[in-house]
Amino acid sequence: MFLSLYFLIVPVTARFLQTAYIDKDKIVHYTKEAVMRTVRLYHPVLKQNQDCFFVAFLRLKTGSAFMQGLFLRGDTMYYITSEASFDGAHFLRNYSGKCRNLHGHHWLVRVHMRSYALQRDIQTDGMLNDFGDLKKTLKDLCDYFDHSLIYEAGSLRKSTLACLAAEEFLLREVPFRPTAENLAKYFYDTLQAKRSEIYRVEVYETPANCAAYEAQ
Ligand SMILES: Nc1nc2c(c(=O)[nH]1)N=C([C@H](O)[C@H](O)COP(=O)(O)OP(=O)(O)OP(=O)(O)O)CN2
Repeated sequence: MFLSLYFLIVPVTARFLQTAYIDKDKIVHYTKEAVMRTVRLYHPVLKQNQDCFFVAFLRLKTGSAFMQGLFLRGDTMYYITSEASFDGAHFLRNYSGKCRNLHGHHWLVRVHMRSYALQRDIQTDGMLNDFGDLKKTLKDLCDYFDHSLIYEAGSLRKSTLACLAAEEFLLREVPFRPTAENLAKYFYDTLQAKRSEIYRVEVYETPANCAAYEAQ
């Protein structure tokens, strides 16, 4: 009873003190200071050397922004953005207009991340996510499409695909009509599975035309 009260009171109070952090494995740690401030608040006679006990038990796995928000919500958040681009051709099946023709774009993909807390690793201390790491993850995905023909599954005859393949053209089939909106969702879903702090992806077909997909 006494212990369960602690496990309820300490995280809730630490949340309001906003002195917790999340490590690279998405585990929330309540800092020694936060825990001890809370412990002293509720049990002023506890000695300093007992803090390890509480710190060890106050580790919560937080894979989602929801969990982070639940335990770390404050007035402020950190945001970072990174972008990469690729050249790719596409066409819109059943579109009445010039975009039904095979044509190319210099696609720009911009990724946004947010978090209530920063990392505390030696390498990534003070970072939401290492720019280098985010840049590489995004570049790998852009490279997959670079200088390819992005086409919707079923939108080209088998014989056409065979001819294009025989010419050794790079073909990238997608299970959706390759609009900027659908590509933004594709990039979001693929990247979000790797980095849960990603909440928005923008895809520019041209410098003037942009579609975005965002978590609500
Ligand atoms: N909401 C969307 N509308 C359109 C998309 C799309 O992905 N989402 N895509 C297209 C075509 O792919 C087309 O290439 C882009 O449209 P458009 O503005 O006509 O192209 P340009 O900017 O190159 O136009 P110019 O006037 O030739 O400069 C259509 N719509």
